[in-house]
Amino acid sequence: MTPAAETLIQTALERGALRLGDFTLKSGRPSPYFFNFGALDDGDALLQAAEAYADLLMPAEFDVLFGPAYKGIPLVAAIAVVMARRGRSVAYAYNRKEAKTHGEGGNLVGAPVDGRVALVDDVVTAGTAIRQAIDMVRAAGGTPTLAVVALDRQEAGPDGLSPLASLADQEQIDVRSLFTAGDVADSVEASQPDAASAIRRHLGEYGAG
Ligand SMILES: O=P(O)(O)OC[C@H]1O[C@H](OP(=O)(O)OP(=O)(O)O)[C@H](O)[C@@H]1O
Ligand SMILES: O=C(O)c1cc(=O)[nH]c(=O)[nH]1
Repeated sequence: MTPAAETLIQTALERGALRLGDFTLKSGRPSPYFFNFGALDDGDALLQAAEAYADLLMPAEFDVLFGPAYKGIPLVAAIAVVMARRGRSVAYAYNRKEAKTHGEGGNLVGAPVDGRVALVDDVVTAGTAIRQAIDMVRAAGGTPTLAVVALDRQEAGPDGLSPLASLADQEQIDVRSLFTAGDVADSVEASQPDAASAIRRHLGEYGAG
């Protein structure tokens, strides 16, 4: 974990973007914690997140940044700004969840999604969102080469494997996370040991192993 990612976990806990409790995930799984990127809802918090992603993305080879709706949209814009401030201006794009039928139409917004595409999203659980984003990029003519998420929940996808490991194996896409479920458990160990144990139990039940 980079220092920026460690700071981001602390900020997410303080801002209520990383919450401990009882939640239900998109996949239908119960979870003792939840990462809501939307609660990093001011300039300072968004900048901190974008800086942490930019640390991984600055040296990577790609032509376009793609952020899937909805959480990927502010993320991709903020990362592009941070990268430009660091001297690398990259094209960026995102999708609409519902296609627009007037004006410019379509469901992609921003730069043409072609060449080597780096995907950014907030969290991966079963990998559904990231796989849909890969399909969108390919359908638009781009080649997904890299995917970066803040949180890898280290859970199994439908095939029982880690979605990020499957993507790396099957699609030859380089995948990275800023932090993992294990890092979250470590971060709350001292202050909330019961929550840390609950996260580890959850990993024991749903983890990719
Ligand atoms: O790996 P998965 O099982 O797909 O779960 C993770 C995805 O779920 C959430 O998005 P959601 O689809 O709820 O959309 P949102 O960005 O509009 O909140 C989250 O932002 C990830 O994109
Ligand atoms: O799996 C999900 O639906 C999910 C998990 C999580 O921690 N955060 C999120 O936005 N979605």
